[in-house]
Amino acid sequence: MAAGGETLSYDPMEEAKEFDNSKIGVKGLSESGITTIPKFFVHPPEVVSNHKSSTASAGGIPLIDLSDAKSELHRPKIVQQISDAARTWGFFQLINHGIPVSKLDETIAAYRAFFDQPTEVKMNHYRREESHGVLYASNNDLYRSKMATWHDTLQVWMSPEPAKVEDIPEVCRKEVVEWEVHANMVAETVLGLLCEGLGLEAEKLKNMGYTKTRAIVGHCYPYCPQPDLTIGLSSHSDYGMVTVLLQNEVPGLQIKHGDGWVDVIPMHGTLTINVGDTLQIVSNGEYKSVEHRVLANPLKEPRISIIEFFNAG
Ligand SMILES: O=C(O)CCC(=O)C(=O)O
Ligand SMILES: [Fe+2]
Repeated sequence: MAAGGETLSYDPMEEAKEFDNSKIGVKGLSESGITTIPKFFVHPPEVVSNHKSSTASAGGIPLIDLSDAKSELHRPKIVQQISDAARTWGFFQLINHGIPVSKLDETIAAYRAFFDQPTEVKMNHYRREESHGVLYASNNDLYRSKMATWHDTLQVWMSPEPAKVEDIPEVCRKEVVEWEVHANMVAETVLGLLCEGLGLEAEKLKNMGYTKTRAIVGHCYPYCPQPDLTIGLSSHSDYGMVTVLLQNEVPGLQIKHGDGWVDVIPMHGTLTINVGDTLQIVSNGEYKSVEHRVLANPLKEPRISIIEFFNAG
């Protein structure tokens, strides 16, 4: 009876809350040397049974070179490529997007430096769901879907109520502020091309106010000792117009394509762009807002991704 009683009294939400209150984050938990993950991270078999991707057959998402985007001669071809990608995949990667590769590397390094800080330092920023300011938390799907996921997040709101610059952690403050300028520029370029792909003039989507709500979200997916039992980030589509994603070279992102999942292979120097729900709606369903997810990371090197969401409202 004692053994049965023990099982019955286990409440994953209680354990999850305790973990949350400890503020050590998933990275701290990973670094504590555990070899099995706490039960509140374990997802049902139907979620974790289809971790495999089908990249080989699908060929991967399109890679688009923007170097000639301003040339009158070459622009129509790029408009065609980018709008085909948005129609069939909802995702594409960009090279020669105008941001120096050194800037991408610096930004990733700055987020890495934030997540690499000791718990005592990071915990000063630890808080839950807020719609402005700065938020650092782990397993942030917990209170929405009652499912903990294997990553930590540092989220900085840029609008409508921007974070106070002094609230952005000092170790990555300069890079976060600078990244915003670069990511904005890419979002504007992409929206111009996507707009032309719908037969509209280049300013139309931009004028819908895609920058009204913006947040820069940095995720850290540390090593997971049982990656087949959990997930890095649950399947979802992005609300908003477009998302600009920068990642280090640790894989994990997958997108839904047909009946299967396709890996987004990280490529140094590239940015990944995806269509959000709002753009799907305003394009009358021409452009697809596609579900994506991140697998729990089986590698010792943490996966770092920096995402800027551009929303119209
Ligand atoms: O970390 C990633 O690569 C994807 C993150 C993502 O999809 C999101 O934050 O909406
Ligand atoms: Fe997403």
